Amino acid sequence: MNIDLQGASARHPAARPGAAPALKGLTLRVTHGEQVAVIGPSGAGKTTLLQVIACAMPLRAGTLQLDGASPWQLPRSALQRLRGRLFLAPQVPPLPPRQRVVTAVLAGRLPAMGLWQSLRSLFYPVDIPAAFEALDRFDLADKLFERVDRLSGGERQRVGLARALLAPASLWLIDEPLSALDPARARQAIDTLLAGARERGATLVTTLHQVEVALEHFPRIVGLRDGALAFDLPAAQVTREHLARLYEQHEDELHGPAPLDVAPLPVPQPVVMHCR
Ligand SMILES: Nc1ncnc2c1ncn2[C@@H]1O[C@H](COP(=O)(O)OP(=O)(O)OP(=O)(O)O)[C@@H](O)[C@H]1O
Repeated sequence: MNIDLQGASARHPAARPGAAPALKGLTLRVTHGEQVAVIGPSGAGKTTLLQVIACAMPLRAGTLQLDGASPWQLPRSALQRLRGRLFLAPQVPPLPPRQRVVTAVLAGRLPAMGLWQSLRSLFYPVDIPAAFEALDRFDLADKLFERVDRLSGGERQRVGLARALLAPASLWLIDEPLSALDPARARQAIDTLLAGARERGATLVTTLHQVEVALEHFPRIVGLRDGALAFDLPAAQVTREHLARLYEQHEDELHGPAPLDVAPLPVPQPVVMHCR
């Protein structure tokens, strides 16, 4: 799916009167099948950007087009159909606590099902092998029949991501998919998402706090700050200076190794112990 945002401004309905808009005049084009990481300090507007593209939040100014259509001008039924082609994974997946993992994962298919089929699948999971395969790619196949509320936070996050592999979507919008994962799981999850989107020809837009993961895995990096575009570059062209400006006064959020053009940090000297 193609995304075309022009001069987009958005404000949360619950924002304080007088608060700055969460997005300010943002212009961004993403073409079918691209894989884009959105980085930036906390409060930069990353989640808001995904919500706007997912047609979950209308714009106050500017335009959004998805595959050439303006979602908010579509008739209700066409907007519903369009939303069925979008997969938005929030940072904390809304999984009903007593639900089995198999049902939670198969819920990724609900947009492609009629009402009767959807209700039936809540009680009788219809394609258990597909759920198994999706979970297996996140190393969670052994949790297939576990209850969601018996999973750790990281396991729940991966169940939320496994849904993408079953969703009938041509645009994946994934919000901070690694926040509850250790480094090894994080790399596996991001590799699985990138490969899954590529196999399905889906466009992938992911927000990430882990700058080093974004630079290592994504071909295109969008830097957001204060709701505006700071840069939009191929990963190989993102320099230490770009990152320093993006995270100025938020340096604690800029973790991980520096990009390629940065000299390595000095190796600490070994501590010498004197024994008597
Ligand atoms: N539910 C809300 N109600 C009111 N204002 C909100 C709400 N959610 C976000 N905002 C405001 O919108 C701005 C952008 O928030 P957003 O969540 O998009 O940033 P972010 O870059 O995703 O941050 P983080 O990395 O911390 O998740 C912030 O100034 C925030 O205060």
